[in-house]
Amino acid sequence: MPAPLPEPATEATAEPTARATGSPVPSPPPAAPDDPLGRERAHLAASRAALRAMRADVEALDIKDVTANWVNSEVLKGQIEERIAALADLAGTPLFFGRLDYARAPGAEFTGGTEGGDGSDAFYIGRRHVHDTDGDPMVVDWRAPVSQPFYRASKKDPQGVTVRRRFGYTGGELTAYEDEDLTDAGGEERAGALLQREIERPRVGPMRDIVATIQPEQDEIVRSGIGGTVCVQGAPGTGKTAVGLHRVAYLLYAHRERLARTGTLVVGPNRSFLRYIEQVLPALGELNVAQATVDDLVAHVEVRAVDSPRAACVKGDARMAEVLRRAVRSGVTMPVEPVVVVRGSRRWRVPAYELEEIVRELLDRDIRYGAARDALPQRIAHAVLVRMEQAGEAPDDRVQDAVARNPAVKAAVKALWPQVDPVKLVLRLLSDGEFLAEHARGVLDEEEQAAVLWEKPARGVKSAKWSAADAVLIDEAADLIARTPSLGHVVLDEAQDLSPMQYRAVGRRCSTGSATVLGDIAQGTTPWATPTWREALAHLGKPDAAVEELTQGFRVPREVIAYASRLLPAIAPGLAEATSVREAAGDFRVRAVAEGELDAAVVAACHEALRKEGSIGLIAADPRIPALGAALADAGLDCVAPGEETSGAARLTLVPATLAKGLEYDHVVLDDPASVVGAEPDERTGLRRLYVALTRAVSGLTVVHARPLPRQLD
Ligand SMILES: Nc1ncnc2c1ncn2[C@@H]1O[C@H](COP(=O)(O)OP(=O)(O)OP(=O)(O)O)[C@@H](O)[C@H]1O
Repeated sequence: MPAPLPEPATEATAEPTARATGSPVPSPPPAAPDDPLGRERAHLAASRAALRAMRADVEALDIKDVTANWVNSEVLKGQIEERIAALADLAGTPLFFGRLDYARAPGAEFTGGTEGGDGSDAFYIGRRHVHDTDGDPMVVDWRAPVSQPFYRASKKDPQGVTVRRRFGYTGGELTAYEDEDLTDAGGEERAGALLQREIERPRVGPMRDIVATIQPEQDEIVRSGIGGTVCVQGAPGTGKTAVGLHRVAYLLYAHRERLARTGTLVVGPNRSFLRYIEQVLPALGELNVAQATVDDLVAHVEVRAVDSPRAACVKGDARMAEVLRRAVRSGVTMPVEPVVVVRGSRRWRVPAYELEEIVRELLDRDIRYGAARDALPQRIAHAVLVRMEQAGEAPDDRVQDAVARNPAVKAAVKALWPQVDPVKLVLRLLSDGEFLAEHARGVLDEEEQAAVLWEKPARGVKSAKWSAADAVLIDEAADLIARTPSLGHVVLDEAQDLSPMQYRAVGRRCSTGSATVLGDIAQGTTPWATPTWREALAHLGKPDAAVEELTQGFRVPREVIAYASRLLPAIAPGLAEATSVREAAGDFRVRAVAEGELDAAVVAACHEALRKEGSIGLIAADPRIPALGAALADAGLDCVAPGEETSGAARLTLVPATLAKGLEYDHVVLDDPASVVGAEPDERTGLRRLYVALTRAVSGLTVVHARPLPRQLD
């Protein structure tokens, strides 16, 4: 194994920002004591210089003497490159965003932060750790234990903090700060102007991190231990995605080695969503987190067909796991003949009844089909060895291995425990009514069996018209044959849409690790969705996971969330309406137009929205997209598809309603709600789709409709 990456060499010098191995860096001019902003700017400049020095130290590392061979040297080079990338000073990303002052007891030692003046220790909180040439912290990583009070301390429970300071930036420039005095126990707790500004800022481009403003209830989820699975139910815009991504970053910090070995994965609903969130973790310095959709995880075959809702529901039902379990083992047969192994002049015979005992014992054990198949020749060989010993021979392990490879033993294994190909097995189940009936007996009724059977049996694996749910069945079968490797942690976003079988597919990828499950039952838009979190967690294999609820909404303006929440009694009775922390009232209007004027009115609403700052999303039922695309083009308005980068010139995204989940835009123009509802197979799913579409807006929503609005909105 290569040696771990050595810490960059540091050497104490009188000059805090100069270093031993890199080029000296000029220290910023000292700020006047009565110029606190100037002092903070000086600390920022010094921290930047220290970061540059840390980076130069790594760049200057000479690994020639450290490594013995080519492989080690390549691994080490890779680690160094990663470290250099992690130490980049990103333009426009503040190096620190907060500061905590701890009162120092009279006579107590300086605790290793920065001298905060007036006898306090100050810790600057940022995205990454920066230290000076003495190794003393100049900026503390937001994930370090010492940073936790930045997110959790309050006037009621100050956790030793006297002052919490938040910094305001314009570009990379530190331009403001705001203090909260936490020593005033009776004082009112309220969000400051900087926090409010961060929440209200216009959105452009992909999702950004929220590291400067994580709220206490969010922080509890972010920092909960790696051993436990957490499920978060939260209304639209309560920060579920943000929390899940920050939790990964936190876990990678707290358990770096373990997760480097086992891996982490973020699962999202589709590619455009993954593109939307893909920059959050790199901005937090985490470059090695895989992202995938559930379909990517189970991509054993090319998916070319769409199931009817009924077929997809039955195929997604957890009972299919039992049907597959039976089918996988259906080729196992009980022996009727003995195995006779010839070695030299002797013949060794294992009778059929003893072979049957071995087979039955393997069937009863909780091991994978393939592992049992691998064990069978050794078991038969062992039975032969026992006979050899009884006959006075003294065979060793090598003899057992040789017997296990004997053609007679191999032939018996082939007959008793045949190899199973998961793809061919599922192909047969979906094509051969008798085979399905045999294994679905007592599990699926006749109607259900008919629903999953293909109308036209497939001729072969390649020509079969596989659906997404079929691929999940193949994944289950593959896991019954050989265990799927487990990752250390999986974040599952927009989980409310998963079928029980999909939960099982994700669950086996974190069977020895933990998971963060995020979703909103009210936004579930698949007919096969799992109805409750408890049930979902049981299918995931984590029945004891805690279910937390987030209700504070950071995205949707108050008036808009109130309007969308009118749908809640119909789509998710019992779920609490989200509150909105946004102070800006939002710009909300509903416009009724005549049928023939709809497209023009929608284009006009887009024009209006484009006069304002930020991103614009035009959301419409999927079948309406081509017509609206043409209308926008005729009007000379450029637009992009979801997940494509918006720019100053193209701020407008044309969003099919089925892709809107998880995304957000400053201004949303929503085309004809009745069409959005009507494009779904049933009313409840339609209203849920509409709820998703209505809750994408950050500052403004314009609903334009020609057909009457669904009655729940009137
Ligand atoms: N603590 C916070 N400070 C600032 N912004 C926040 C905070 N929490 C969430 N946000 C912002 O609120 C918006 C919504 O967050 P996010 O997309 O994570 O919500 P969600 O619960 O996943 O929503 P949905 O249910 O629609 O998928 C994002 O722009 C996010 O950056």
